[in-house]
Amino acid sequence: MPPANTLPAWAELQTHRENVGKNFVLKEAFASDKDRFEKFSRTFSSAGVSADIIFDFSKNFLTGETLDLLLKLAQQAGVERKRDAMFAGEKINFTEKRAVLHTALRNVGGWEMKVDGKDVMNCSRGVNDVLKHMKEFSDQVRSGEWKGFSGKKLNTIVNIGIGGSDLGPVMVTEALRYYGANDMTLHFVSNIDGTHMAEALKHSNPDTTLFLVASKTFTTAETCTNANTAKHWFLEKTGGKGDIAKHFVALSTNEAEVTKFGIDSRNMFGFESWVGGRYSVWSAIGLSVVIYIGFDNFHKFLSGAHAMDKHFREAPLKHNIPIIGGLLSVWYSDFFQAQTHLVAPFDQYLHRFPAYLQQLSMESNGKSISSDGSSVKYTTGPILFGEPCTNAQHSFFQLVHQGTKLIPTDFILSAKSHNPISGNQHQKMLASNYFAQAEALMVGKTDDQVKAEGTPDDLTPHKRFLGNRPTTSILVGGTIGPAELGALIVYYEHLTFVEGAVWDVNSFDQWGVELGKVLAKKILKELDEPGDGEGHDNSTVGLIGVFKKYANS
Ligand SMILES: O=P(O)(O)OC[C@H]1O[C@@H](O)[C@H](O)[C@@H](O)[C@@H]1O
Repeated sequence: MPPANTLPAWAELQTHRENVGKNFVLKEAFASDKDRFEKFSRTFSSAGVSADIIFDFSKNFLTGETLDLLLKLAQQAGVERKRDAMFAGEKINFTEKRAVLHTALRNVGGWEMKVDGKDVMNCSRGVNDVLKHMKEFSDQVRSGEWKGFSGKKLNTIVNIGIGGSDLGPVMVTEALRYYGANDMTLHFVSNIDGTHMAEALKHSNPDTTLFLVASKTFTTAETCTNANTAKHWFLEKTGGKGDIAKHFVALSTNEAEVTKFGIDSRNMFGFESWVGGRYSVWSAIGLSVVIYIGFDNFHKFLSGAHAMDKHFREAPLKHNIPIIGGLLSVWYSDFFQAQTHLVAPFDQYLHRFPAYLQQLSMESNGKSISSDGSSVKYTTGPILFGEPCTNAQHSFFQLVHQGTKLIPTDFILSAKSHNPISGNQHQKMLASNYFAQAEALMVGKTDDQVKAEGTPDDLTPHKRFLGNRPTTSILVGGTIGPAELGALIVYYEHLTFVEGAVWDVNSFDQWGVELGKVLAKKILKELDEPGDGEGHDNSTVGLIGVFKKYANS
């Protein structure tokens, strides 16, 4: 594909940015068009979700012409063709020569999905078989039919995994805590820092603990080390009587390594290489979620996700919500030099959502090489960050309101709370802040307004808000249940896809995480050898020396 910045629509967007975008004033756009909200908001409605989800794009630097030009860019960049290739199981992960078919994992609508001519849904050990196994196993654990070695019901789950084998399950179990089994304690151990495992095991009872070793490759250093530590703890605490088969299961694609670790392949829940780690919460990697919220709720989670897949696959571009979200990101990144994307959920249950999206977005599009191997001449993946509100308002929102950077922001709220305590007062205050932040970021506060409050002249500039900061408001028209959460995640998955498709990068590999791993392996050996390491720069040698001196003193 020709580089994105050589596509005709790119040049048109540049001119449009000079003529319109640069001088665009959001509050004036609203003043001159009373239908702006209707024009630029989109409603996601589907039988797959219990509540509509409204995506209000109207507080963005967007005119009808902007949208048309962005859609033109999408067409010229082949976004639809690439999307269809993904759903068709083509090897669009071209550096690893793999299909990208996580959409099959939530294919509750019965689409035909094939890789290399093989029906991935119905083949032996395919998607449906694994789901069935997950249902059986989770039902048994939840009911107590599956017992630990001493005959007790298991009530503690320790998921050992990192990256995509951790963030998805953590985020989803937190987001759906309202639906979680009250008699179950969950721990997610990811960090190689021994503190993480030690704290999880501190109050765990080996008789009642189930370890889920989650690793696509089953070779990740942190996970293998943590899993071995857990195994030794279990065997030691049980005086060698503990039955690994009753307390350890593996969620992986690598049967050989799983067996080598000592987990019976009957206790392995598999998936395929066409599931990327950051897209794997829908697969066997989601087993902790299933055990915690039950299979029926997990099925709703898949249904909401599938509903958004269907929308992305079938809705015309102009109404296609992830397409618009992705193109807006390109618009800000490449035509306004925005470097960030803030996602702030007004929802405490979603407190790990931004962390999850960080891997999704930045591991997918933090790339600078395009499909022909050349360096891109434009900005790609934004730095995604976020925290739940209202907390974030009392920490870094100072910079969002008055700093020097343009920070396109998404706000997420549900109309109904799972916990409408104090006569729903909390939810109303939460909602009032959700509306107020988007409004304040847009309208700002002029010097005249500041002065009219009696502010002395010397303080006026400090209290001025320039405003005109773009936001997208996402409003779930009910509570955020499993289906709505599924749809929200998939909105961001496909938004990320659209960005990568326009930028012509491979959104599905992650070579950038390798170098550090290789160096760490070499240095680990050196820490046990005499001297301060070989072939390093002077700073690294110095630091290794100081570390050894203090660590061994
Ligand atoms: O599931 P695995 O194979 O242990 O990998 C965990 C993580 O490992 C990281 O190195 C990758 O960058 C992530 O994409 C991945 O999710």
